[in-house]
Amino acid sequence: MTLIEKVLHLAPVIPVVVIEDPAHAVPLARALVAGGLPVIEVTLRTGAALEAVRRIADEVPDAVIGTGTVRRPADLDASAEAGARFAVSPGYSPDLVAAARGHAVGWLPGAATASEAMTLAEQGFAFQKFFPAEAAGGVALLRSLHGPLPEIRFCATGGIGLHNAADYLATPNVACVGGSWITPAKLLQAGDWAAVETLARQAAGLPRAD
Ligand SMILES: O=C(O)C(=O)C[C@H](O)[C@H](O)COP(=O)(O)O
Repeated sequence: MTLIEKVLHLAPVIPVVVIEDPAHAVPLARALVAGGLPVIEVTLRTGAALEAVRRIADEVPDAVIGTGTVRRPADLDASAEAGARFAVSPGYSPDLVAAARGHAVGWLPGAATASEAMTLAEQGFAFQKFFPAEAAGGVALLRSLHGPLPEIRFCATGGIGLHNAADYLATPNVACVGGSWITPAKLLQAGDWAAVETLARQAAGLPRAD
């Protein structure tokens, strides 16, 4: 089993987190782990992101920490240097595919069409992020892909929340889902880690097929 395969099966939901203040990183990660969501994706969309990853890697050993919004090979290197175990991209590029092969961090590339999924699988990446899930066609598209491409497994992300996560998780080619609903900016700003833990526990209790 590859690292990415293991990561995608640890929990039904991967929280996608935007951290503006590095001081939020450790209490946030502890709340997610306590709520049953050990896999955490910190998007590289803020200046605080890499420092947040570093702190979680150092101080929350039960968290499996990764980066998101990985767009360039340099993002993979920076992720590894900060202590991330995995890195997630909204799509892929030839440069990223080349850099990810044999890299210290496991890479989860993004696909939204049959051609993208096939291209990535051909390059050895059978585990993919299906993004943007709802906008690209949602559960119906995933079910359609499962017929011709049964070996490809997805982490569906984009527009997913408690209202539709169970439908995705019941889809045979979905290993897990990702989303930002567990860590709303409001709760982070308020330092309401108990509320984050409650949302995490709700998400961790979702049943899944795969
Ligand atoms: O940052 C990345 O790497 C992305 O590809 C996008 C994120 O996964 C989505 O923005 C999360 O989607 P929502 O749960 O709808 O907020």
